[in-house]
Amino acid sequence: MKPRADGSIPPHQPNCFGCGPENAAGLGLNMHVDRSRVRADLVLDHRHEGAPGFAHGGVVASALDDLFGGVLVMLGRAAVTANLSVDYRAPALLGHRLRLTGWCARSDGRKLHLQGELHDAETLVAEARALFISVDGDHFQRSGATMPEEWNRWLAPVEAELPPSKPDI
Ligand SMILES: CCCCCCCC(=O)SCCNC(=O)CCNC(=O)[C@H](O)C(C)(C)COP(=O)(O)OP(=O)(O)OC[C@H]1O[C@@H](n2cnc3c(N)ncnc32)[C@H](O)[C@@H]1OP(=O)(O)O
Repeated sequence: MKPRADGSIPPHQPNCFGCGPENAAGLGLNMHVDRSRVRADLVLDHRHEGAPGFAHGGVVASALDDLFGGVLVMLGRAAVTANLSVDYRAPALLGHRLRLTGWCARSDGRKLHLQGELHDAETLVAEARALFISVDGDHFQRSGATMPEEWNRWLAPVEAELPPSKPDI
């Protein structure tokens, strides 16, 4: 799995909660590569409500987690979330166009240290740090479900070195 020629990132799979177009309960993220970052716009609605008019914090965390899944596609590395930490800086307002940005801060063998932000215009709504651990195909075989064909190339040997992180842009 890799970004398309136009920079857009294909869904992890059609039913992915974060980015799958066939998941009616999902967030429907459309992600794209912008230099060494992944970006996506997100408009949350009443399905995602926590406090009245505000998005549920778990939904915000889910969006950031799946955004990191887009960073993995950009990196060409299959990995899973081992740890996700979110700092909520301002309420995420329903009906607002929110902007997600994610990137790889550094990698250390199987460990990928990813960072992301959620903005509402100039307002920082949330920022996240995550540890992802590279996995191979055996990890996903445990569900017994059929793996998407395009995952085969994505599930490269976990020893493969990542290119050096690019500076912040
Ligand atoms: C890929 C699809 C799209 C992505 C969508 C968005 C991402 C997701 O939602 S993924 C779903 C949620 N995550 C999961 O289900 C993962 C569940 N956890 C696991 O399967 C395992 O714990 C896994 C694979 C993360 C690590 O297990 P394993 O491969 O045995 O590695 P393990 O030896 O325990 O850890 C490797 C290293 O990472 C470190 N590590 C592992 N977990 C953590 C943690 N939570 N915090 C800090 N360090 C950790 C270990 O200490 C170890 O470090 P070192 O090599 O220095 O000793």
